Amino acid sequence: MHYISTRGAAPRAKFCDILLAGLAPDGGLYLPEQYPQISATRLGELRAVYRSEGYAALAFEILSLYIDDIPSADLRALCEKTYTEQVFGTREIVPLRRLEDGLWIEALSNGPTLAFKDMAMQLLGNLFEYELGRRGEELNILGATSGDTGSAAEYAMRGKRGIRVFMTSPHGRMSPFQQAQMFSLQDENIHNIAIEGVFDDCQDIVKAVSNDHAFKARYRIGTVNSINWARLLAQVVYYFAGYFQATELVPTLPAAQGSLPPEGAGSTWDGPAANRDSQQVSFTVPSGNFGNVCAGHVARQMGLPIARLVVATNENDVLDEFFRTGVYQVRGAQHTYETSSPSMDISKASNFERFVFDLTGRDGAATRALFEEVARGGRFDLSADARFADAAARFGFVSGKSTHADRLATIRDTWERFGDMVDTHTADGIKVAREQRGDVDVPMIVLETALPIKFEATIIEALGRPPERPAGFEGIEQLPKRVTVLPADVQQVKDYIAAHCA
Ligand SMILES: N[C@@H](CCOP(=O)(O)O)C(=O)O
Repeated sequence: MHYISTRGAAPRAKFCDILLAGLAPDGGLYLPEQYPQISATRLGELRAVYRSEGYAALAFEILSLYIDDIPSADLRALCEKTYTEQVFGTREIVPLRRLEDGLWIEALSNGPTLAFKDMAMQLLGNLFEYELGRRGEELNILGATSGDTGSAAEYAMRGKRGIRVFMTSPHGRMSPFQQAQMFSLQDENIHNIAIEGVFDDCQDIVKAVSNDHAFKARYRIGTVNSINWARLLAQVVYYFAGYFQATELVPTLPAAQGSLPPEGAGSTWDGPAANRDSQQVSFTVPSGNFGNVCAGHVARQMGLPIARLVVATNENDVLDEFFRTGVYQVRGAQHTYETSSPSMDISKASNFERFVFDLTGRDGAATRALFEEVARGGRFDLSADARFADAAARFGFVSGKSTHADRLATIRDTWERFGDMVDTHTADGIKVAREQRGDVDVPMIVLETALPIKFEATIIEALGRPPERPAGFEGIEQLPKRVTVLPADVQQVKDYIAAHCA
């Protein structure tokens, strides 16, 4: 398997190279040359693997389709080391729970930092350690977080030989719990940099540093954000696990409608292969940087019978605006709102570029032109472009938005009616899932973002009581903090990295 860049101007590369490289050298994001196709028969086999051997074995099967430069036995061992009941709390690793008829929540937040980011980050930590050990190299990870990626990355990289983490975050904009999870770490290889700006400033800095090829090579810069393909790949696995659980718990589901290849299309048809004679499920994904839902897009392209991929945003609704209107209009810092679902306070979703690449028929030049337009004027408009209609019709995307008032109402309702306490982002997902369910016979799975304790103040505002605090997190907000505040300035971040790599 080779990987290509969304901007079409980078040499093809193998998995382990792009794992360490992060961003492609032409400024684009890596994607596999083709999405491996899962037939209905193979889907049945994968179901049996998950049922009888568990999540780690399923992860190995999916990852093997994309990784051919790690020996199979080693890859299997890495999956087994990562996805254990001890780390993720249950045998299923991502158990599904029923909220109401046809509406399910997939639990993804039982890892070490209580957010779905652990699902991929724990694997990434092990992959980095393995590959760096094999090469005898070191890596300095530069990341950007709006709340959950940072702690997940830092916990995953703690104590890993040859790895330093430089994590930028928007100064004062994460919840107190999120800040404490990161800033209380005293490990020498962990560096927290609070940037005077919004998340988009942090992500711009990461991209600017990565695009300085001399600096990147000299300081061996890598990334753990979802611009790194390995993050997305690890996330693809839980779409399959969610699908298997939902279709087992609901035995009679309608077969996919209207998704067979057009007559005569033969092998050139590039729609999902296993949509033949299969049960369908939809997913709603609380979305900020578009990485999580982009993993769902990849799963769907592989043939997982997904009817709808519902993008749920908060008040920072750039993505919702695009899927409703075809206009992609990024916002400046002044119009990037600080909300009670802070991990989604993002106005420039970097992974959106991966979807646009597929939407343009994998045309690197067209993708580059569109994102150059964004860099110049802050927007592009596909409303009159026939390809925009494909976003829903061919790729299954629809969207919706949730506000602070919606969030409070959903948290309250979910607690009062079902005794289920959800975090603010998952509440956004539930609200939008109900609006965008489509065919009620198709189960809708909402992907859980985090545990409610990470957003205690909003839970108290909604319910008048605090959420449960998992063991090990007592009083973390009071621990001493280790963080450096810097302006949103690329050079100052580079200087900081250089000084701490000596
Ligand atoms: N929501 C994220 C922002 C970074 O997203 P990523 O998926 O690209 O790592 C966060 O919580 O930090």
